[in-house]
Amino acid sequence: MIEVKNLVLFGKNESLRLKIPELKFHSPGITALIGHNGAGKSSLLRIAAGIEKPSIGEVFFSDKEIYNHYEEMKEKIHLLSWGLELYRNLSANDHLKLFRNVCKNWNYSIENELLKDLAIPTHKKVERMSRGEQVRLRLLLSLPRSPRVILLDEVTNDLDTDSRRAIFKKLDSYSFETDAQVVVATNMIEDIERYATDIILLQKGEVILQSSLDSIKEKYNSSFEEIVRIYERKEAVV
Ligand SMILES: Nc1ncnc2c1ncn2[C@@H]1O[C@H](COP(=O)(O)OP(=O)(O)OP(=O)(O)O)[C@@H](O)[C@H]1O
Repeated sequence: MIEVKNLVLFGKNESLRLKIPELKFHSPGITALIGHNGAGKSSLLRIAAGIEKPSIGEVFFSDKEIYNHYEEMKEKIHLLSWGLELYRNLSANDHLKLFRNVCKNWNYSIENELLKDLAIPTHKKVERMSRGEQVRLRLLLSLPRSPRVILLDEVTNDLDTDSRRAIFKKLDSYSFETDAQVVVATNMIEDIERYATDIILLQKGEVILQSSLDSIKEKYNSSFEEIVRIYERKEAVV
């Protein structure tokens, strides 16, 4: 489980990018990380993936500090973001050959299942793939390595409904079957309502709400969009 302790991240001129005294991501299920542009979603995911160092504090995975154990953690924690680490002039088949060779415990049955369910063109070069196909390929290169945490940084936002549904369904079943954590930075209300089990709402670098989706909806008996507005107004008043 990812756990944040006393995290502070400064930006330029000592501006505050993140200030999170304590946060635990829950699993299984999909956690939606939401907040306006600049709220700190990408920064938090980059720190959770071990590719950015907190200014103060630490982030742990299974009680091990992530940034200083990056080599070990990068196998367990996968960050999917734009600039998707794909080779433009290689096809899905070329990528698979490379990854199968390099990864010790490649899971062929997950690979076959994904090839069947995600309809990824196997011979087309990445540079000719749509964004949806590229995200699905990235998933195909991730799940057979059995990650314990998958972080998606807004990669699903501009995909069509079918692509998003295929990706979220796969992430949801992978999470429940393996107890892996899935955290998705997104502002797509439709996806959050349909697929998320938990939400974390960030505002100006701080967590202003963490809850299961069901309990927060029960508490307010209102649409999720309205609940977010209530919390954002509350913080603005304080
Ligand atoms: N590499 C960086 N160095 C310094 N400041 C940064 C860096 N990356 C982002 N920031 C700043 O940190 C703050 C949080 O940005 P971040 O990209 O994490 O937010 P976000 O919620 O992901 O926003 P968006 O939805 O626009 O991607 C912003 O004020 C941004 O300008």
